Amino acid sequence: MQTATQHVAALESLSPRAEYLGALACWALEQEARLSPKPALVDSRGTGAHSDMNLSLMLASARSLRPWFARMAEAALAQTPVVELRRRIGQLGRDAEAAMMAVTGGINTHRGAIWALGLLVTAAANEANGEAALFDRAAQLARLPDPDCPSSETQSKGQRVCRKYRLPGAREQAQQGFPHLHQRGLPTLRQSRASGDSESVARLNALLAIMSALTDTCVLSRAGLAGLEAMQQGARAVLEAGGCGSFAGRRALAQFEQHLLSLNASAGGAADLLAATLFVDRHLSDAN
Ligand SMILES: CC(C)(COP(=O)(O)OP(=O)(O)OC[C@H]1O[C@@H](n2cnc3c(N)ncnc32)[C@H](O)[C@@H]1O)[C@@H](O)C(=O)NCCC(=O)NCCS
Ligand SMILES: Nc1ncnc2c1ncn2[C@@H]1O[C@H](COP(=O)(O)OP(=O)(O)OP(=O)(O)O)[C@@H](O)[C@H]1O
Repeated sequence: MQTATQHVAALESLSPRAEYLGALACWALEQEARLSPKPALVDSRGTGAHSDMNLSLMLASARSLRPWFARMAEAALAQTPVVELRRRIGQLGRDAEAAMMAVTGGINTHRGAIWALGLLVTAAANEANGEAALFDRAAQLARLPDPDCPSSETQSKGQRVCRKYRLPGAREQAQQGFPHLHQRGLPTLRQSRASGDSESVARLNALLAIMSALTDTCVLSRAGLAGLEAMQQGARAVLEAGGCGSFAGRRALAQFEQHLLSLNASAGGAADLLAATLFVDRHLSDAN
């Protein structure tokens, strides 16, 4: 029997490649959500620093996004001119957010992930070859203005803290070609695997590598600059102690989590970039 998503996809006659990319983005979100123990984030142990989210909500949200990512890929595969493509994925991104909010009852489970993965899915549909080309294409799309973006009176939390602390957030991360994913998440994932760590340990180390340097606006808006510093320093300390695969690293990770929880700090932006890292890693290995 067809699922509702397969039914919608069949009605729209999405190409197999668009469906594959939609499924891969959804897989990456599920893998990120289930990975445990992620410090102070929602995972299979619990709700971390959050009172309004849990794993089953994250998984329901991830599943609801699959057709939206597939539609973004389809728009790219249709060879839509780049300015028009930017407009189209901007609309799909906003529709995806509305669909997510309908599933979660108004809780923001994946706004940052829709942005990052939406751009990367679109870029992956166009760029068959190579890691650098993939990030360049995603950055190019992120830098283009979205002509239909509604001018909102109220600033988002991300915009408010970026302005207050003069630090870059989710927009800049994408416009610069995802440096924390490209230069930290992916290399750490690969090095950790190569050194014999299990897949979960490699993914946790990749998350910590991202946390050690990201200006995560979720942390900034919940816990200010002190929270951001605690996140970056604590993540570095776990990696310096030997990473999540070592006894000392595990002990440092437990302390790090307690510190983040005491500050109510949750690194949602870093979690989004881990999902994006898993998407890119799998996409590139499937392409080879
Ligand atoms: C750019 C977005 C993320 C809005 O950013 P803004 O900083 O204003 O928003 P907000 O505070 O609500 O959320 C940002 C989210 O990004 C994530 N995040 C936080 N910091 C970072 C960071 N440094 N790097 C990456 N992601 C981050 C977090 O999950 C956070 O919740 C996005 O929602 C948007 O503008 N979408 C418009 C639709 C669109 O153009 N889509 C295009 C293709 S999908
Ligand atoms: N496993 C995870 N746990 C928590 N957040 C995550 C996880 N994975 C991704 N995120 C990201 O974190 C963001 C949610 O963070 P946060 O709860 O700070 O959002 P908010 O709605 O802006 O703030 P608040 O809940 O304080 O009102 C989402 O946009 C999502 O993309």
